[in-house]
Amino acid sequence: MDRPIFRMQAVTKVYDTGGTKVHALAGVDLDLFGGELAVLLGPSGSGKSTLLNILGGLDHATSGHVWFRDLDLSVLKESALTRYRRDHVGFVFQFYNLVPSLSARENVQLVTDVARHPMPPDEALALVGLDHRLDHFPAELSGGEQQRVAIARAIAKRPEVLLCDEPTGALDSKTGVQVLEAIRDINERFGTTTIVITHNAAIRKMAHRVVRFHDGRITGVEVNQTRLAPRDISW
Ligand SMILES: Nc1ncnc2c1ncn2[C@@H]1O[C@H](COP(=O)(O)OP(=O)(O)OP(=O)(O)O)[C@@H](O)[C@H]1O
Repeated sequence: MDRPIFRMQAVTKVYDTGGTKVHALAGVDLDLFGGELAVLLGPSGSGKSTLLNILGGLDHATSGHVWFRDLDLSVLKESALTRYRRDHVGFVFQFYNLVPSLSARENVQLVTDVARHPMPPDEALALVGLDHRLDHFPAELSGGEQQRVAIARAIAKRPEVLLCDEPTGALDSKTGVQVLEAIRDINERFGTTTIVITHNAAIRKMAHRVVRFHDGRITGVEVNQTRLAPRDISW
């Protein structure tokens, strides 16, 4: 771990839904460090996805500042934010968002065709243990395999940051563990700063640090003195 790659200062997010204001983030200060694997843990509606979307440049904070290194994301225009996302961030979501008519390799190729310094799609798929599934279509893959294709797609552009929103939310424990193993392997192999959102408390054990959320606020940050390998975690 080294200096902060992200700094959040007094970040708020207010959604205004026809007169009712929802304070999704109610003043968040958080540093995230280069190379760390952080788990954001909290109940449904506590603001985890909102925070991840702001870090990933998918959304703007209502107030406060968010820096990625020296870049203040909170003041970037849409086109600069799109460049930031394209060049630096890989996303993995709960539902894999693969294109059904494309093979695993072609799904990854969608990203490598437009990235600046991508790895070959076959290499990205090998990293997540899918070198034997290159020509399979999503419907021919299990949920866990589809999620690993989504991880391969996210890392094929060699992002500095990997943001995962409930990556095991749709998976059973055994398959979820394989997905977490792939995520941990990427973090260790490439030093990719990795943030994993979950409401599953068991997953916190694989993190360097655990950030707890409640009602749009951080209620605690813990450092894990001993981390567990995902294969030693079950739920
Ligand atoms: N686009 C939106 N419009 C209005 N309210 C929203 C919007 N997105 C999120 N919210 C609200 O903001 C709050 C925080 O939501 P968020 O999705 O960040 O929580 P979460 O901790 O990620 O929850 P979950 O684990 O269920 O995904 C919730 O009350 C949610 O209903």
